[in-house]
Amino acid sequence: MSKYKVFVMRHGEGAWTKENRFCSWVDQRLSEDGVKEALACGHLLKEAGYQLDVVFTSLLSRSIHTAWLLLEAMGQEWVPVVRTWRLNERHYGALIGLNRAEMALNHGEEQVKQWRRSYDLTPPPIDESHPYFLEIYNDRRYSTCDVSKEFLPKSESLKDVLERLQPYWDGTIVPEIKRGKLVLISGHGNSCRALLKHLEGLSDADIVDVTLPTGTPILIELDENFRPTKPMQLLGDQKAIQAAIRKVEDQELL
Ligand SMILES: O=C(O)[C@H](O)COP(=O)(O)O
Repeated sequence: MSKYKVFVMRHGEGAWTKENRFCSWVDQRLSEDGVKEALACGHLLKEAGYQLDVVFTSLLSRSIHTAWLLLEAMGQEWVPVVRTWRLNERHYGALIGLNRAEMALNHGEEQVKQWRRSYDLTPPPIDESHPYFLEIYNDRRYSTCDVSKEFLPKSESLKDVLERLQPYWDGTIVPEIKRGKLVLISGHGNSCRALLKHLEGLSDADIVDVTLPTGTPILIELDENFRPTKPMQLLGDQKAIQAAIRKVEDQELL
């Protein structure tokens, strides 16, 4: 029997999704479509009668704006929004800013798929010569973290993402859910995948085939031991959701 519910969702479409570039820790805003997606999610949850108690986001604007727009559409703007770097998108290292289709041309589609979806492959690290290095590491938001700047990642596999996220899930989010709070996590494609791997008990091989659409709330129902009681549900028009998943998958095609 389900004891707890939690929503996990990838933020609305970001500006760089249109350009097909790895965005990761670069603080791009939502695209116009991304704004619409976030509002639509809020309307969907409102119509279903959900009342949120707390929303967790990353430190990146596209995840925070998604939370704001969603809460506004629900008429629940007063709900606390808690931000943490531990929900940030996976750090794509030296791949940040590069175009996925161009990468496929140079390295092959299979290599790009491995970089994007495998569980334990870490892309080459970012270094000071990278055009976005200073923009990321000089950003004041990263001096507010629970680890000092020099220990923030320079590149991550999905496994690394789960390792930095899980202590926050266990220590901060789970206690809220246990207190009876309805929590929504406005995260990123890969921070949400890492969390879903953990919650759904997916194997390292199975997570490779999980791709998340932008701006789609995923409802997870859990028993008292935080084990899923039914398959996760992607809420909304199922045909449109499948098309949105395919769009993300096809980003590495030539
Ligand atoms: O970092 C990004 O650009 C996206 O949020 C995720 O990209 P991916 O779908 O290539 O993992």
